Amino acid sequence: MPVILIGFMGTGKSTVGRLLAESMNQSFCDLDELIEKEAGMTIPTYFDTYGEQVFRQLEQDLLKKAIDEYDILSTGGGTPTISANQKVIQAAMGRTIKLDAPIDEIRARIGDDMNRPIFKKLSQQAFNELKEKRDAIYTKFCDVIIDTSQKNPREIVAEIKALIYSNTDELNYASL
Ligand SMILES: Nc1ncnc2c1ncn2[C@@H]1O[C@H](COP(=O)(O)OP(=O)(O)OP(=O)(O)O)[C@@H](O)[C@H]1O
Ligand SMILES: O=C(O)C1=C[C@@H](O)[C@@H](O)[C@H](O)C1
Ligand SMILES: [Mg+2]
Repeated sequence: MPVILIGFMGTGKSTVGRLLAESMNQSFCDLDELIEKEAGMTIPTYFDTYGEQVFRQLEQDLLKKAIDEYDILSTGGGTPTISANQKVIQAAMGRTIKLDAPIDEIRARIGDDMNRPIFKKLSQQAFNELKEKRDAIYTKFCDVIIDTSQKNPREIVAEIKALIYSNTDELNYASL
């Protein structure tokens, strides 16, 4: 039963997923890293070379493989917004956890890191609107939401582990 971390850019999916896997001694995959490995180039270069649509196809192809193979998966910020990916995530019957943070904290975390092509191309207002729009999708497809603001990654890992090891009813409130 995989643990799948979803959420907007900069909410900490990669950081927390890696730490969580380490602390549980489980296998870990960061979908963006898998894409970069398979493509043989960075995501910004892939976007520049092939465009977002081709990127989304590769992301979709690798999501299925990663969900089948790994215990803990950190997705990309856009992964759960594609309907084919939503079906794959739901079919995995895992624990889908949305990480969240206020937009100002996300900006502070990712700063001017231009490794995120979606962030790079959007105005401040469009970025804010994208977060709102995507948040509704993440919420619909997750079992639980973890607010990561003002918490360090280790505290978030502890929170996730407490949820995993507690009554699973709590993990289902968001999808009711
Ligand atoms: N809880 C946290 N508190 C403060 N900074 C954090 C926290 N979690 C992650 N960060 C920092 O925020 C930045 C983004 O984190 P990370 O890359 O893990 O996010 P992400 O959700 O995987 O983003 P993306 O969707 O773009 O892959 C990194 O610099 C990371 O060190
Ligand atoms: O939010 C997004 O659409 C993206 C987030 C990153 O994780 C990468 O998957 C890519 O940069 C696209
Ligand atoms: Mg990431």
